[in-house]
Amino acid sequence: MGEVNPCKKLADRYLKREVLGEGTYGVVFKAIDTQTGQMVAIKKIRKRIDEPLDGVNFTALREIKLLKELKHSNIVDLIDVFQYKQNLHLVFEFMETDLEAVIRDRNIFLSPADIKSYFLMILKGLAYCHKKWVLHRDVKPNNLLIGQNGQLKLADFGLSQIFGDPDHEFVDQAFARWYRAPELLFGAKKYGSGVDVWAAACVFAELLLRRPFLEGSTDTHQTRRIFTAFGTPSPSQWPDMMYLKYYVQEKYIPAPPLRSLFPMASDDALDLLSKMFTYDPNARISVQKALEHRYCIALNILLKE
Ligand SMILES: Nc1ncnc2c1ncn2[C@@H]1O[C@H](COP(=O)(O)OP(=O)(O)OP(=O)(O)O)[C@@H](O)[C@H]1O
Repeated sequence: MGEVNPCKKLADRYLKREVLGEGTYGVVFKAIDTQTGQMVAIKKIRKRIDEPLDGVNFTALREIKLLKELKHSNIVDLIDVFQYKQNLHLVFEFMETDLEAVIRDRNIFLSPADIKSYFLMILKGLAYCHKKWVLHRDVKPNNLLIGQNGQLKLADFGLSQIFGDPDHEFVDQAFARWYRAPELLFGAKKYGSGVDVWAAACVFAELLLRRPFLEGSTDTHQTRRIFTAFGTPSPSQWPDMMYLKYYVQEKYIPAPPLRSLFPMASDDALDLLSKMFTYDPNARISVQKALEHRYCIALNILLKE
């Protein structure tokens, strides 16, 4: 092909700075976009063992192109994608911090209005992508990045779908266990946007409690933590659960009142939490409906003014 290699040129465009960290998919470093002067975060995607050494994973590239189309004020912008020295690089807008750091920092006071505002931004980002049939599948506080102006944006949208399919070696890390929906713990192969709703509810709970809500140390322990919080699901609550691969009938544990787990939450917050923490994914509230819930509407109106 007689074209100039676009990858080299793209790589020349960014001036690499320090490494920011390493995640599920590979190393992330800070860089400056010399064309715009903007700071960016570049994620160098680790090669999978089943990929050709010299080739591009065309399926991944095609799907990443779709991710580039996702433009929303609550989604971290995927600015550019390029291949350099046989590695795929994703260029994202640079974000200052993440929600995990905010929740952990005891010097930061989170008012009920702050919690609602963060939670609304999570729901709005998710709603936008769910409308386009893209699942996040890895919602957790350190994937919720925060910009200089306090704007929360979801990072890594769709990446686990592209790089972490069920047969993939990294799948265990692709879903942080504490945020994993019960259908995933039971081994559901077919699942939908409900997995993001469950994870968003875990983050909501974490914002309210200022500590992780359901901390399981193994998948079995995770399931027990869920049952202890919400009671063992009955077949009438979730008719399809017994058909799932890893479903095991557990000793019956009654559900404690939700209020006892979240003593400081408002009635509206509790009601929304209970709808998001519904066992049966088909009965679980959707992100769009959650946005229309009483808890969310009050601030929505304020924001419009
Ligand atoms: N857009 C960004 N702006 C600034 N820092 C970022 C950005 N994206 C990722 N980082 C930082 O890079 C590091 C690695 O991020 P990455 O998303 O790969 O993994 P992680 O979130 O730490 O873990 P996991 O892959 O399990 O989600 C983290 O410290 C993260 O905060």
